[in-house]
Amino acid sequence: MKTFFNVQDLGPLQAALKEAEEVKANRFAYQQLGKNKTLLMIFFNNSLRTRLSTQKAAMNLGMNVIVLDVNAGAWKLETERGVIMDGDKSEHLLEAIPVMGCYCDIIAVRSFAGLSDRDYDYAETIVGQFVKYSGRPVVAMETATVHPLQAFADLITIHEKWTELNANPSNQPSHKRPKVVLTWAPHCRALPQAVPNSFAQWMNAADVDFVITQPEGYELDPKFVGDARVEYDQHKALEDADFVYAKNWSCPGVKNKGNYGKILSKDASWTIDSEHMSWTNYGYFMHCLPVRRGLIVTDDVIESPHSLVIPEAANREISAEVVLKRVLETL
Ligand SMILES: NCCC[C@H](NC(=O)CCC(=O)O)C(=O)O
Ligand SMILES: NC(=O)OP(=O)(O)O
Repeated sequence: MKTFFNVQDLGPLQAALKEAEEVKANRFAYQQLGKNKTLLMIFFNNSLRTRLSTQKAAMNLGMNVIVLDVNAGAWKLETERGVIMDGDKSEHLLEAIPVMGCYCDIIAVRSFAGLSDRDYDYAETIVGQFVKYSGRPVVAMETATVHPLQAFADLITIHEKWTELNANPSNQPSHKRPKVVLTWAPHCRALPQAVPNSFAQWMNAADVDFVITQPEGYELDPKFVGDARVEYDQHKALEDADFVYAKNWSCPGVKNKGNYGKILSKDASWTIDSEHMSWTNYGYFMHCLPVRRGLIVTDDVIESPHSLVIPEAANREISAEVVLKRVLETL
């Protein structure tokens, strides 16, 4: 595997889930694979889980790890060509990227959407340059439009819980395939679409019944929605759900490009509380974290035994380890 952005990069999902299970059972089995290999993690944005879990995964594989926070100590980087660099940006990304490539074997990049120019963000302009100029395999740690390490960890979490529920005869779920609902929820800031985009892409590829619910104007890009059922009535969407995946995202600008990145609604009736969960099939609550309580979800729901937010975060180590292992195997 030379790049990791999309679900297709991982090949058949059943094989990937099996590999995740093996890695989880013995996470130090491939210590030799990463020996004397270096992972460089570049952060243009903040992180708790991605930073810690990806570093831990690399260490499990015997790798050396360098972490660079671009905004804390590196030169400020110019990203556009053709500009006269007489402002506060001292170095151009087009020199910085090949230089970074000199010091490592794999580059992992976090670079969020700017949310001002839809075409620029959806062309993946920044990470595209890492792919083109670093000379190294590139792993997405949340780019302008995708967050595949999160979506893979979410799939592992759903697969584990569903397997556990099916293994208990007194607890036989009523559905053959889990019903998974991605629901928009309100937030005070404009957030990217990377998490819902990737979640939709991965759920469409997985063996689940997938529904997306959001207010008018929040339609995700059709390339990620695929054949998913879209239901504007949140109550209807949540009925009988086994897994409720809440997330805020700003306007993706599909129906009106001028609204790209804007907050169109703060409707508190979309906040996931115990009444919302009562419409589900004893469903489980999921969120990638960090989450703002009182906006996305209430305290009682996130703290309940049916909250999977901590197992999801724990599985970030596993998704990252499978991905780095696959990349190391092709070096
Ligand atoms: N990687 C997980 C989510 C990262 C980001 N959330 C945030 O920026 C939340 C920030 C805040 O709540 O202030 C997002 O939605 O894409
Ligand atoms: N879920 C996630 O990616 O968390 P961080 O933004 O803290 O890395």
